[in-house]
Amino acid sequence: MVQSTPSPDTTGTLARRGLMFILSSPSGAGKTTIARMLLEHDPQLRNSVSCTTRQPRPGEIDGEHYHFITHEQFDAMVEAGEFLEWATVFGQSYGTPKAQVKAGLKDGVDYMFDIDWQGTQQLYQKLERDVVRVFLLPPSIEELRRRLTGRGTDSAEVIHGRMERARSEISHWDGYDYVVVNDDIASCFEEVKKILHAERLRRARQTGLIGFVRELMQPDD
Ligand SMILES: Nc1ncnc2c1ncn2[C@@H]1O[C@H](COP(=O)(O)OP(=O)(O)OP(=O)(O)O)[C@@H](O)[C@H]1O
Ligand SMILES: Nc1nc2c(ncn2[C@@H]2O[C@H](COP(=O)(O)O)[C@@H](O)[C@H]2O)c(=O)[nH]1
Repeated sequence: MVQSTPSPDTTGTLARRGLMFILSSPSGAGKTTIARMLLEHDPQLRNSVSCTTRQPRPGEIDGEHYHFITHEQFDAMVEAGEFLEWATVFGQSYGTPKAQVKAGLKDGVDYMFDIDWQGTQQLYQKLERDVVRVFLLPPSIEELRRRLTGRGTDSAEVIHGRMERARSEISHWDGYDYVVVNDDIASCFEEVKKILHAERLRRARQTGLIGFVRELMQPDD
């Protein structure tokens, strides 16, 4: 009998369940920059667009960078259980809508989350096996201040608040699987890409290979 050669789905798109790739850092360390680079580079990765009650920054587009909603709308969504996680950060509400992500994961879509440590803990408690937690550190506190100031999007008061909070955010670094120092942006991007690549190859995620592996293990006739 001629046996067909088993062939795995090497694209990895439908061969496994999607993963939830979380990037956190103190404000200004560069997670949004790295997240945007990854999304541009990797068509398999989709952005999880959060809802927030904060005002848009110049250049931010509703529905693309955030869903900008009112406090009343946010509270109604909390009440209706429409968030996978939500938290108050810098006096504003932020949350991850459930609907898009849950359906996508089943179809093998990988999602990028730019969220804080509180949201990370909530996602980990709910969906531990799908979550990959990456924490970015700034090369120094002075550089963090320079980046927040240089971004030119926040008032001196807001920057002061974010710097005040940076140390307590950094103290949550031990709740993450990977830690990368974002000194040189290109090197940081490379490191984060490698983490994503390796996580996609985790055996536990490769459910689509089960049939292929069984065939490989068949005894010779
Ligand atoms: N490695 C780097 N070297 C120099 N500048 C950087 C680097 N990474 C990011 N930046 C710059 O630092 C500023 C802050 O970056 P970004 O907005 O990505 O931070 P963030 O962690 O997402 O902050 P937030 O939590 O407030 O949204 C931006 O102006 C960005 O261009
Ligand atoms: N728990 C969540 N945190 C979120 C979410 N979306 C963003 N964030 C975090 O908020 C701060 C501030 O963000 P900014 O865009 O106003 O500078 C930052 O740490 C983000 O990671 C979310 O849906 N849930």
